[in-house]
Amino acid sequence: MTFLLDADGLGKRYGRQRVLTDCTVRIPAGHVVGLVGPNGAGKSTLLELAAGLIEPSEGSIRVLGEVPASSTRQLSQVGFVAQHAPVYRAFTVAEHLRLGAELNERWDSAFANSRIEQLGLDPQHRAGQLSGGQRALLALTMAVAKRPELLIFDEPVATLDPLARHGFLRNLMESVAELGASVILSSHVIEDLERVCDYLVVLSAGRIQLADDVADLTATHHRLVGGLDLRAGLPEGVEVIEEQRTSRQSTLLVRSAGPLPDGLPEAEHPDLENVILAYLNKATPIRRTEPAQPAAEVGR
Ligand SMILES: Nc1ncnc2c1ncn2[C@@H]1O[C@H](COP(=O)(O)OP(=O)(O)OP(=O)(O)O)[C@@H](O)[C@H]1O
Repeated sequence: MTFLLDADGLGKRYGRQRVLTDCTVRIPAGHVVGLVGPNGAGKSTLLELAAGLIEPSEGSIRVLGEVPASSTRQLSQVGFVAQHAPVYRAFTVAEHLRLGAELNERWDSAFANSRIEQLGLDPQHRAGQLSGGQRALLALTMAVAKRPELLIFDEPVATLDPLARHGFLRNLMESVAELGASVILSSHVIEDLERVCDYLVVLSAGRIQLADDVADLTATHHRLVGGLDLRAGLPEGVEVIEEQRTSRQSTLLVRSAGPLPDGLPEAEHPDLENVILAYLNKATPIRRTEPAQPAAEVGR
């Protein structure tokens, strides 16, 4: 099987600073992957390693079965859009498309031109005169017109207003459906990731805390509410990801590979946001919060 990303013991150091440590993950091709983590977690570093812009300090990384940027063929298979959707501010939209055609063997001019027209971008406008949302869409068009098998975006919607974010993500999904491409996309906005991603990677403190299919994630995580002895009574195979306690009760977010054993006081399936937050808290337990609601209402 070809993996869109296959990292084994991957590590990256900048001088003495260890940014990524022992990252091992295998993501099958065909997914739209969301990469989430706090500021400074190492998301951009991981994406730059995947795009072949930097090299690992330890371990290995393969993208679509090959070392990133190891050949012109591998480079043409990957479209990378760095943070803040970089474009050449002094170049017009039309000049961007000409540059794309010059630099990319598989450049699809017809697709690029029709996309620019659909988006209502004036080919004679300089990129520096476009709004942030329009620049992001131009960068998206440039990446997609390469006809890559994998698109990598580093926080593509970070600077956009909600409407522009929506428009960008809709365009992205349309392009992906047309290309049949895989995507890796980092974002801090969990709602956006929920909308478009079917695979999730949580990165925190330079380590991969979680990497799984979204459907599996929501099926295998459970929220339990019970007495203070709840945790001690859990059977083998049920892993506690997060625990919140009041003076009278315990609320657990647990993962169970199989069906949850009978008799456990399940409150509800947590939504994706709660699962992500539990893994982030587990990795960097800055604070232990007590539920804001009265104890009797927790889990309703
Ligand atoms: N070229 C570099 N030289 C030195 N340190 C770097 C370099 N690039 C990143 N770092 C450091 O690596 C750490 C991780 O940075 P990175 O940009 O990968 O995190 P991130 O998860 O993308 O953060 P954010 O969400 O804020 O964009 C930071 O402490 C950063 O200062």
